Order: sequence, then C-alpha cells, then structure tokens
Amino acid sequence: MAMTHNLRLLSDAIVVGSGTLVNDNPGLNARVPVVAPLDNQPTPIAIDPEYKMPVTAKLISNYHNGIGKQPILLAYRDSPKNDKRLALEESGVKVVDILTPSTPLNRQHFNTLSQIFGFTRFMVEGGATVIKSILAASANETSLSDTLADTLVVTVSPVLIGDGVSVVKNQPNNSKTPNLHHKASKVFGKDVVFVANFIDN
Ligand SMILES: NC(=O)C1=CN([C@@H]2O[C@H](COP(=O)(O)OP(=O)(O)OC[C@H]3O[C@@H](n4cnc5c(N)ncnc54)[C@H](OP(=O)(O)O)[C@@H]3O)[C@@H](O)[C@H]2O)C=CC1
Ligand SMILES: Nc1nc(O)c(N)c(N[C@@H]2O[C@H](COP(=O)(O)O)[C@@H](O)[C@H]2O)n1
Repeated sequence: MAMTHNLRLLSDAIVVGSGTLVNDNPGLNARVPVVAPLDNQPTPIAIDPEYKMPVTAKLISNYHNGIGKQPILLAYRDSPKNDKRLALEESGVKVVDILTPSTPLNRQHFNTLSQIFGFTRFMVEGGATVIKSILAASANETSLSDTLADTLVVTVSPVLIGDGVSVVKNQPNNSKTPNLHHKASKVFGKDVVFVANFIDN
C-alpha cells in the first residue's frame, strides 16, 4: 500500500467506479504514511451516474476535514437534478455531467477533465469494470503516442480468493487486448508488483 500512496501523490486525480465507491468507501488520499499536505493531494473522481455515493462517504468527510481535495462525481449529460444530487452538491461534491449512457470511459472524458480542471496525470484505481474499459480504449488506440493509458501497475498478493475477478475477459465488443511491455518487477513485503507499458498493436 505504501507504493499505492506514493503513486497517488504523483497523480493529479484518482479515478474509481461506483462499485468501488460503494463496496470500499475509499479515502483515495495520499498517506505516506501520514496524510500528505492538502496542496499535494490528488483529486478523487467517482464515476457515479446513479448518485450512489452516500453523503457520509469518506471522500466527503476527508474534504471537510482538510485531508482530501473536493471530490468530483461524474454523471450523465442531462442528468436529473434530483434530491440525491442536490444533497451531494450541498455536501461539497462537484458534479460534472460528461458521461453518455452505454459509452465506456474513453479519451474524450479525460480530455474534458483536463480542460476543466487542468489535470494531466490520472491514476485509475479500479474496479474491474473501469479498468476493463481503460484497457479496451488503450488497445483500440492506433499508435503509441495516442495510447490512453501509459502504465499498468499490477500487485500480486499471496492470498487465494477463489475465481477472483477477470480483468481482460469479457472485453466490450470489438476491442482488442492491449500489448504490454514489461518494465519492472519488484517485491514489496509479501507482494510482487509488476509494471508494464502499453505498446503499439
Ligand atoms: N484490489 C484492488 O486494487 C482494487 C479492487 N477494487 C475492487 O473492485 C470492486 C468493484 O469493481 P466493479 O464492481 O467492477 O465496479 P467499478 O468500481 O469498476 O465501478 C463500475 C461502475 O462504475 C460506473 N461506470 C463505469 N464506467 C462508466 C461509464 N463509462 N459510464 C457510466 N458509468 C460508468 C457504473 O456505475 P453504475 O452501475 O452506478 O451506473 C459501473 O457499474 C470492489 O469490490 C473493490 O473492492 C477496486 C479498486 C482497487
Ligand atoms: N491501486 C491499489 N493498489 C493496491 O495494492 C490496493 N490494495 C488498492 N486498493 C484499493 O484502495 C482503496 C482504498 O483506499 P483508501 O485506503 O481508503 O484510501 C480501495 O478501493 C481498494 O480497493 N488499490
């Protein structure tokens, strides 16, 4: 986890899907091991078009406690301005309507976030659904200079969890599996971390 927190510190924004948000209630701030200064914290971004984020979410309390940046929630264009959305906005969540139903996360979404907020370094933490769409978008890019994602970091822990979660199976239609170039492997405690770059198909 120390490595994860250092990666967070190197990022402008940390992206997770609503599944991770609801299951884990993550903080997504950089704690290395103590909380890094607010100016250096990444902005948490939740892809949460159904407004599943509870107003008690750690992302929100971290913001109010000065240990995390203002959280951003990505919703659909023309999303309803319903009571839940208003409650989240009143709690301090910045809602950005840039998603389109049935459209996986893609370069355009990141370009828009860069234009609005000036982010250039995104770290996509999970979960499987979001990572699958990033891998698919990266595999379908035409050249290395265009690749949406540039680095994949995989941690393998010595824990058996049954079938686990497949990241590249059941990719969206017409998408390829990205080509990867092994960059480095390192043991951290009991975990092995693999780092790979995306290369041209
Ligand atoms: N081991 C690790 O390092 C990590 C593990 N995880 C684990 O992953 C699990 C969650 O994974 P998973 O269930 O796949 O969920 P995700 O966290 O990937 O979230 C998926 C949800 O995000 C929303 N979403 C994603 N892309 C789009 C899009 N383009 N447009 C609209 N909505 C979108 C949808 O929300 P909706 O359905 O609300 O419309 C979708 O169901 C958690 O249990 C967590 O513990 C997570 C992070 C790291
Ligand atoms: N990127 C990443 N690498 C790991 O090795 C991990 N174990 C995780 N875990 C995810 O981090 C989230 C919790 O964050 P906070 O500690 O609450 O800030 C949670 O979503 C885990 O799934 N991520």
